[in-house]
Amino acid sequence: MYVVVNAAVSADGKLSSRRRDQLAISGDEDFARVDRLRADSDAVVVGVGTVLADDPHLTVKDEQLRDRRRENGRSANPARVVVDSNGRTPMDAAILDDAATTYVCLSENAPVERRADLADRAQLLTAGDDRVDLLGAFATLQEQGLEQIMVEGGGELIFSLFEAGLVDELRTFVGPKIVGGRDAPTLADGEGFVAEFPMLELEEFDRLDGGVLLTWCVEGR
Ligand SMILES: NC(=O)c1ccc[n+]([C@@H]2O[C@H](COP(=O)([O-])OP(=O)(O)OC[C@H]3O[C@@H](n4cnc5c(N)ncnc54)[C@H](O)[C@@H]3O)[C@@H](O)[C@H]2O)c1
Ligand SMILES: Nc1nc(=O)c(N)c(NC[C@H](O)[C@H](O)[C@H](O)COP(=O)(O)O)[nH]1
Repeated sequence: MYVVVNAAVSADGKLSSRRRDQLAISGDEDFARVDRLRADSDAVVVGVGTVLADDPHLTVKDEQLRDRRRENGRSANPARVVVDSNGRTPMDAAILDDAATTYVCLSENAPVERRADLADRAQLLTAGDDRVDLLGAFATLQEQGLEQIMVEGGGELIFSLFEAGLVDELRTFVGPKIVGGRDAPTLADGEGFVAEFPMLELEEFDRLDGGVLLTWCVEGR
């Protein structure tokens, strides 16, 4: 399995504003790059915080890219995965439509009635007692044949993936905007590291959309 985390941050490192609603940091070029990365992936993963804030669809937008996937014997869209300990994904969430297979990763503690509702629209998998155990969940995804994984946020999930040692590569678009706000989500939130910080090696940098795309590999992977 190979895990790429992709995110767009403001020049001051925020994923969105303190209102936590969707904020366009990327421009057209970066969104087109994200679309190509989705098309190259077997699954696109988000945390339920992102589903609740942004209601993303997580499908490939460019018809030619979807056609190319079909020509290669793949589904038009990659699978969608939401990490959702307590089954908070709303039934009308865009990721629960029939455009692609959707996996909802729950913890043992997810309410039974939420499981029953979600099971109508998604494949459920369970890992962890109170919180999704990411190592367990990702191992199950791999057993399902999902090898090339793209993560599209948010900050809580990205931190936990680094903490679990699951990230191979980080692609960060840094856009030309200051967002500010001590409570605004950043690329890696959670508890934060105080020692044994994951270290990165810069592989590439490219100018686009008035900002810069940084491609980092995680040291030791
Ligand atoms: N700019 C970007 O590229 C980008 C991308 C995605 C999201 N966002 C923004 O990020 C914000 C949402 O991020 P967030 O941090 O609130 O939510 P998130 O998407 O990281 O989801 C976090 C939630 O996932 C669940 N979870 C289950 N197991 C977990 C585990 N082991 N570790 C961590 N979480 C686990 C928990 O319910 C937790 O609250 C929104 O404001 C959204 O607009 C921005
Ligand atoms: N690459 C990127 N640049 C941004 O400026 C931004 N705000 C996001 N945010 C990720 C977020 O989850 C978006 O909501 C999905 O990228 C929407 O995906 P859809 O079009 O619904 O498939 N992602």
